[in-house]
Amino acid sequence: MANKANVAVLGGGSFGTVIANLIGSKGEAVNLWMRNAERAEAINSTRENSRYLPGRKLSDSLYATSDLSLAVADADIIFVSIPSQSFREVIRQAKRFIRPEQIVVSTTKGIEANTFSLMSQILMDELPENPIGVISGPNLAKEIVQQQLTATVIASEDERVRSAVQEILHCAYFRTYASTDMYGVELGGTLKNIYAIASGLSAALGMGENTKSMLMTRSLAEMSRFAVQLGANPMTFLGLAGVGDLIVTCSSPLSRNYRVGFALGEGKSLEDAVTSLGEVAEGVNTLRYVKEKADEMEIYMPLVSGLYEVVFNGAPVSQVAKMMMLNTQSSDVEFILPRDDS
Ligand SMILES: NC(=O)C1=CN([C@@H]2O[C@H](COP(=O)(O)OP(=O)(O)OC[C@H]3O[C@@H](n4cnc5c(N)ncnc54)[C@H](O)[C@@H]3O)[C@@H](O)[C@H]2O)C=CC1
Ligand SMILES: O=C(CO)COP(=O)(O)O
Repeated sequence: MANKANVAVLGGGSFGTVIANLIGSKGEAVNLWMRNAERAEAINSTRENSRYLPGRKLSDSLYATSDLSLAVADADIIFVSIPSQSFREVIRQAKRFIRPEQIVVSTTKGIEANTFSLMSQILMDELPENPIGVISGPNLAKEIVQQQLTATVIASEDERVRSAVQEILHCAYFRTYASTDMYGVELGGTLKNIYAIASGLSAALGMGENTKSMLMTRSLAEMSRFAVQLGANPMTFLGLAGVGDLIVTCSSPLSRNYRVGFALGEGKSLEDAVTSLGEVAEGVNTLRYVKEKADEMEIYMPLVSGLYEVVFNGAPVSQVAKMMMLNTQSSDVEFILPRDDS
């Protein structure tokens, strides 16, 4: 019954539970907030999150609660692991309990509908006085809980945030690298979900390793092109939060976005693919919002456009792939040879 904790995690899904458990395993008292009181009680009595991480024993230092004020009361750091659709709503519920000196860190990889805000922008809107940061990287929750060797990135302009997060997460199986580019780190984690859907789809259709490499590399080119147009630093995409996360989510069936793509490739409807997952796949909405933004800003994103046609308009993959392959050939690395748009 320990709830005087220095760390709070908001969101009792896969990733929130895993981050809270990692910190708890270091002997730090950590509060895990979730909206469902019965689930919180079940976690405290069984030491298991049976819905999201069945069969995994959770640390005794982790205390689950549905009381938001209690969860954050003594926290120096508050991690927010709520899907992007509900992120602002939860921050608005929490903000009356949050003091300006508390560090708030998003782990969420998505975009807000209508505003095209990333989660750091929501934090800046709602908690303008708090020190904030984001973590992102190749971080499959189901591998972290198995203590597979893993690294992430903490991005913040505030050195205190970077070092506090590096210290609280550091252990024998988890390393945290630092960056000042919050927007770029978040954008990497968000955009790669789109391409993970495309990779799952191509895997289900039996496409080969050449195809997979082409897809991942051209995804990186497309992500970088988009990021530059939005004013982000594309160099960030060379790191863990860019190419690192792209590799893991485009390769692993543990990625929910990859699984949605795979299910579509097997002929399931989008609705069935998403419902059978039972967890969030941010890439579906991200695809929608990025397509809108790319159209509005006239950014060339053939993979996004093609995938959009497949996912939302039922276009046959073979037809879309053929069209892309026969499209005008262009530059490999646009920072060396700019694309000829004439
Ligand atoms: N699972 C993973 O491997 C990783 C996930 N992430 C990101 O972390 C974020 C959260 O993902 P997961 O925990 O994996 O998702 P999840 O689908 O496993 O769990 C989401 C949790 O959020 C809760 N939730 C949703 N709306 C809520 C609301 N209005 N109020 C309170 N709770 C609410 C749900 O009840 C659930 O417990 C996503 O943006 C995801 O991209 C980042 C790195 C790795
Ligand atoms: O972001 C992730 C791994 O870094 C998790 O990916 P999914 O949301 O596709 O499972």
